[in-house]
Amino acid sequence: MKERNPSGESPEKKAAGIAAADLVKDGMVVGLGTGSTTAYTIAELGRRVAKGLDIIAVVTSYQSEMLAIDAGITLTSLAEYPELDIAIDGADQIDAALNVIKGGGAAHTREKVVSRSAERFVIVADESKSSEQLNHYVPLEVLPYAKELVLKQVRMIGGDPVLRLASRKDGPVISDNGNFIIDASFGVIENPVVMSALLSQVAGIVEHGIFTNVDEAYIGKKDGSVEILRS
Ligand SMILES: O=C[C@H](O)[C@H](O)[C@H](O)COP(=O)(O)O
Repeated sequence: MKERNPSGESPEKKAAGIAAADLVKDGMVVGLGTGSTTAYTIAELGRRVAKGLDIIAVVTSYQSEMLAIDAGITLTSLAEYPELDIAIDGADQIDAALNVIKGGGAAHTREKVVSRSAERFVIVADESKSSEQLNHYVPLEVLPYAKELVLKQVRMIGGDPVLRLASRKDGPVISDNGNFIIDASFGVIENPVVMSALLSQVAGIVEHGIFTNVDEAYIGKKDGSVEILRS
């Protein structure tokens, strides 16, 4: 499994993350995603807030909460603002139809709630995330109590599930919601909508990492340009 390196500088991620900040206007309520690419968006929004941009934001994780506080962005909650103007978030893989897989940082449950609460859902990513079809493992947030049942059910629908283990803690990764993460490989996912529906029926899965509700994707390229794709 590929190691995550959230602190490594990436010009492609930076270009995409900063370009998407242009979509955020005065008066908006903004959903802030999680991960190394969204971190550039949050930092850029912080710079614009310091210059007078008037926004409030809802976070998707402890990571984005810490980054937003550091950036000086005023935070609110979905309880106070259940309808967001825009959500901007990263992705682990994006297919040609803008279906995405998320959750490499175990944040996909809150990210899905925030994305579905937003009028416009925008992905920011570097070009290495693009793929004609989805074949990345699908992160599953799972109730610890249901681990064995979920492993069995995922195998029954053709998946190869692996419990995600922590790297600087003994034992499993625990999500921001107190749950386990199981990474399930299915090879090429021919129909992401069908796979999404199948996984939603598995008892014990709190949420899976397939998102089929992306409106736009900002893809940062090695030459510093940003390609904007719309669904
Ligand atoms: O759980 C984490 C999120 O879904 C991230 O948005 C996703 O893993 C992409 O992260 P990054 O921008 O660091 O590649």
